[in-house]
Amino acid sequence: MSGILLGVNIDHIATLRQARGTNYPDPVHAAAVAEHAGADGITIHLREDRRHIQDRDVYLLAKTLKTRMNFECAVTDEMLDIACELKPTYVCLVPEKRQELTTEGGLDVAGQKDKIKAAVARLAAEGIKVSLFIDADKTQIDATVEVGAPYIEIHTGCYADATDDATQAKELERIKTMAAYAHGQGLVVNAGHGLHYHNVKAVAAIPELYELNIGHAIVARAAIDGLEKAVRDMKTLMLEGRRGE
Ligand SMILES: CC(=O)[C@@H](O)[C@H](O)COP(=O)(O)O
Ligand SMILES: NCC(=O)COP(=O)(O)O
Repeated sequence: MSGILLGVNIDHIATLRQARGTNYPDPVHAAAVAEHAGADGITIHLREDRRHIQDRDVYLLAKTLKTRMNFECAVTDEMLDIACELKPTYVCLVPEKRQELTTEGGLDVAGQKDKIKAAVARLAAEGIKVSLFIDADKTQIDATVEVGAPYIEIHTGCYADATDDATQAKELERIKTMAAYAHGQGLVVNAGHGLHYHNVKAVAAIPELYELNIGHAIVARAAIDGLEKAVRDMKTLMLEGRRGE
């Protein structure tokens, strides 16, 4: 059984910085610590409202990362221009609503195929691997295949936010079923959103998953235990989950 990779999302290092308008903590420094601790990649979400990650962070990280960048952004001309200038290894297209606290749902690929297809083609022409952040939904998976994106990231928020065991079990089963279906369609399947130290193992155990992108829980744990330990502990749990331990 193959291993599972960890993409560390450092958005909320930047949230802490933006809270006071200081120049610390620096996401560039945090990324280096996370990579040293075993992160397989670094994920950043440059939101249109710049509530956390700033353009400066993105351009510096593009020069300093030792692993690879997964650049999350909305499907807008501004963001696609930045992505095509930076040429990160991955771009993950995500939905954005100004008023949302965090990403609330997956990208509606099926409802805007022509727009997404054009964005995928533009990014792919720059040699960028394109991922679509979607719900665990067959219609969205089929639309992803149609528009030519080679990767998906399954939105695990419904699983992570479940308030009772039965709902959590139902959502996990849905992720398992859709991960297997998407893999069968030839897609590389990642997952993320809301994963933490007490819910990650069951998701990491899903054999078709290639990478988990995890941020908020790691940064929260880092406030108590330090970032290096927070990353190492998350990676350990993921590998235990993948081994069925
Ligand atoms: C798409 C996703 O679930 C996250 O990667 C995203 O970055 C969440 O948005 P915030 O980081 O602003 O909470
Ligand atoms: N795409 C999910 C991600 O990068 C991290 O989401 P979260 O762990 O901060 O909820």
